[in-house]
Amino acid sequence: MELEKKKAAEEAVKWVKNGMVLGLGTGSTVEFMIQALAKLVAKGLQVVGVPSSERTKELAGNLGIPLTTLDEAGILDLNIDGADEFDSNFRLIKGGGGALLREKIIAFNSKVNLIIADSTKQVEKLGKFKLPIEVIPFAKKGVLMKLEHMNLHPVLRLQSGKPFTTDENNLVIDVDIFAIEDVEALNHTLMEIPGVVETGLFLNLADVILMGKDSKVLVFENNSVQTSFRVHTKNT
Ligand SMILES: O=C[C@H](O)[C@H](O)[C@H](O)COP(=O)(O)O
Repeated sequence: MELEKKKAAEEAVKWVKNGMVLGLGTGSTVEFMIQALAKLVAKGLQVVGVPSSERTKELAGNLGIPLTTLDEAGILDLNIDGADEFDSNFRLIKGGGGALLREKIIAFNSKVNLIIADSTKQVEKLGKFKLPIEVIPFAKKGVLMKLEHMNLHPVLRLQSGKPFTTDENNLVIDVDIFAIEDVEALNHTLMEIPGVVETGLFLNLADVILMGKDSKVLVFENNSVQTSFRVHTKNT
């Protein structure tokens, strides 16, 4: 899968034009993209990036990619990010690395959202991957009880035996949504629970998905919301 991630990432940087303000996602696929982007910057490409996590900020900064903040940048030209799952309606689950909140803010503030993924991320039905929900610590118990009541089998995410905390100092609760048919309605319900800051359901945000498949990259373009894929195959 590493080769597929790298292929998709290398294809993604071909979308970058001189002078662009870029959203830089988070995750192992994005790390390949940042490495490829850094090589172009070293050769003279002029871009500035808004990192979606402290992890991305450190990597991109260390590799010499000029960075700024979302406040400074305003609307971004192009956001390149990974995904934990995507379906044929361009709906994503994100947040496996806990960066969902800043990632969604960046995606919402970008003109074009380009998703890069290996072929294991493509699913017929969302939910084999547990859906991350970012929660304010004060609300933990109440949110857990509500999610349990909704039959979503919530699990507080841990790291080294302690609650995992996000870059915004919140908690992550992972839930099982595989049995859910209407993810839009679910997202609405989840967002109405006090203390829930954001969910990892990215609906109506992805414009293009570049999926590594063996040594090729498949391009899925979302021309209108909720349509099926137009697929082109590119040899890379
Ligand atoms: O919080 C993490 C992000 O949403 C990632 O984009 C997602 O988890 C995919 O990561 P990876 O490219 O490592 O599979």
